[in-house]
Amino acid sequence: MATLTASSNLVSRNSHVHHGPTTASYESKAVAMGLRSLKQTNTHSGLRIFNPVDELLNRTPIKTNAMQAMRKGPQGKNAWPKGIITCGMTFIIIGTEVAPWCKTGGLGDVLGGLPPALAGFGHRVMTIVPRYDQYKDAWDTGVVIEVKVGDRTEKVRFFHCYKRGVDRVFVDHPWFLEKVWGKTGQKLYGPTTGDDYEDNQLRFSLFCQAALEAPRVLSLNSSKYFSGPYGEDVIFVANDWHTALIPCYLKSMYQPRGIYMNARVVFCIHNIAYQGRFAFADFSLLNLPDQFKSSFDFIDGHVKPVVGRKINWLKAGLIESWFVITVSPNYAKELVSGPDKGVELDNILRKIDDDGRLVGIVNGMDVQEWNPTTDKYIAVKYDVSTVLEAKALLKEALQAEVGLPVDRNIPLIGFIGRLEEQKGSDILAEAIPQFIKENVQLVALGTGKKQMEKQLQELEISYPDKARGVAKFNVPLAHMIIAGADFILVPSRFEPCGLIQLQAMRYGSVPIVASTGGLVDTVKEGFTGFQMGAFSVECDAVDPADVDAIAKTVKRALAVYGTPAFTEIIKNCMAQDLSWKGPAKKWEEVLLSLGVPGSEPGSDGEEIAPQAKENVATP
Ligand SMILES: Nc1ncnc2c1ncn2[C@@H]1O[C@H](COP(=O)(O)OP(=O)(O)O[C@H]2O[C@H](CO)[C@@H](O)[C@H](O)[C@H]2O)[C@@H](O)[C@H]1O
Ligand SMILES: OC[C@H]1O[C@H](O[C@H]2[C@H](O)[C@@H](O)[C@@H](O[C@H]3[C@H](O)[C@@H](O)[C@@H](O)O[C@@H]3CO)O[C@@H]2CO)[C@H](O)[C@@H](O)[C@@H]1O
Repeated sequence: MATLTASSNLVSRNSHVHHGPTTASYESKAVAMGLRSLKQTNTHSGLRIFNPVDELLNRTPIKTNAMQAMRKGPQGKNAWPKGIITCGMTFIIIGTEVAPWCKTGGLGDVLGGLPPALAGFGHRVMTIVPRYDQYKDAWDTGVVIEVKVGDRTEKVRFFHCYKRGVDRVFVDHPWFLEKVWGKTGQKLYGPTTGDDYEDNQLRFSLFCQAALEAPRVLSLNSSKYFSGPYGEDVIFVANDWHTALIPCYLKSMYQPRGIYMNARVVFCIHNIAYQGRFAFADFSLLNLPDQFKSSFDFIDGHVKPVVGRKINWLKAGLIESWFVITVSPNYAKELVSGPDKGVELDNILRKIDDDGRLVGIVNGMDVQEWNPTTDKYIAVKYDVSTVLEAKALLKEALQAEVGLPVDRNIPLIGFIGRLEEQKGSDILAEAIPQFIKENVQLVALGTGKKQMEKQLQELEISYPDKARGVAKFNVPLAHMIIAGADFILVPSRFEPCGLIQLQAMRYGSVPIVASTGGLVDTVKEGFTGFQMGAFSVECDAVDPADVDAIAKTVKRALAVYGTPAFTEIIKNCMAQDLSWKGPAKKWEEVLLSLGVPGSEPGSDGEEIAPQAKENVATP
């Protein structure tokens, strides 16, 4: 893996620009800007953008001059308040989920929590996600652009709010809002788990193009430290397959026209299991020149959704980006280990790794949302000095909530997760008979595949006094389980990082985890939890050895319950700093290494106004 001090010569290895017949393939208009009614042609780039902000961009080098001047005091010293703003890198973080607005799982948590930590170091940070719902705190900027998708031209609006030092931008188009009416996280990608919307490629192509325009067309004045458009010297952080077109469009639509020449794209893999594989002929939908075809070209043996040669969005995103980050060091190693764990992109990732452009950084967690001293979903607040008494009460509250016998002396195991093969709820279901006769209760919460939801709901029938399964996406209950359980079980077949075990440890609930991905990096056997060994990654079957491993380790953990050693483990868990601060520093180091103008490390500042609920109308 690359060390975090990777030198900037790494950048040049992938900094080629595709030249090709792309002029006709792209048109973008910014209309109804709300700034001025004036429409002008951007003759500088040859790109047909009708946009007063562009005019400004062409005349004034955005950010750097003004910001450098502001930053340096008369003696060249930092003139900005220490610990708040000391530098001026600009990050545009793009993805399909952001907590708390829209989330089906951990991707949303990362886009929610990492950006405020980066902003806390003094950087200017924007996130861009689709607008799936009428979020009450995000306002219409009045900025509208037109984007070519397939053979259609679509109008896209931008909504915005400013929270915890971050510009939160939402891309508004009926392809998002009309499909996901209501605050459900489950319909972001398809009508039900496992079924994708047929037009997902068009949806995410539109989203990526809109995201690339946002730094140029939105004039944001959210804080006193930064103003105007973000401009062109930015680093885009693309997350998972939905954003894989970002580096491709950057190279095909902008850089050949002299725009975003210093911009770079870092690609973050949250889960390599989702790659965006589609029929090969669908390449024509993407509005990309033929030179890019080879980056997408992929042969797989899987029949779903189409047989044979395909395009693979993730493959292209990895190849075309300047650097690849994944969400734990151990997962980075697993990804290059072979086709099973690298899910047939191991060869691509090995090459990227050999070039020194792959690194694993363990996720942080949102320590504001998950804080046992202030958590609004739990009746008793606590810290490490009161954890034992508080957890007994919170366990009783949880038992009452789900209808289990209320008894603080029965050790309680919790499970929370998306119900996909990844999370191993099917392995757990087979292991339960082997340990449920012990003095133990189990509460499981999750949504996903119908068959797995059914398995969860049937627990109550099979073990009325012992187990409950709740097939819902229920944030308050998730907090009650994390706080009230003694143990949190994470029996994942694979787990890029995992946030459940971090949440558990912060609340003094001891994790029992499969030895995979980030679970290896974050849970230390006998010190902060229990390791079960690695499970088979074969998703179509349950390996009896894995069932045994769960039962054996659960019994081993139950034997420690209530002993001084158990109290010690709880204290070790709670003593850790699991916040985004440390991981964000490592992210910053990678982003700085790309050599984008203005790259300077930030201060060790805390989040800007962490409790603030700023909401800024723009532009
Ligand atoms: N039914 C339910 N009700 C309420 N809340 C629920 C819930 N089910 C899950 N959650 C919440 O969703 C999040 C799940 O995050 P994880 O990181 O554990 O898994 P996920 O696989 O979604 O994320 C992927 O991306 C993240 C981020 O990089 C990686 O950590 C991970 O390994 C990777 O698989 C947690 O905040 C959890 O509390
Ligand atoms: O935050 C939770 C996860 O969210 C993302 O995963 C989604 C994925 O990117 C989507 O493509 C879709 O996955 C479906 C897949 O496309 C389909 O072929 C079938 O296998 O079913 C899948 C599940 O419906 O939904 C996923 C969320 O459920 C993100 O990419 C992950 O990193 C996050 O873990």
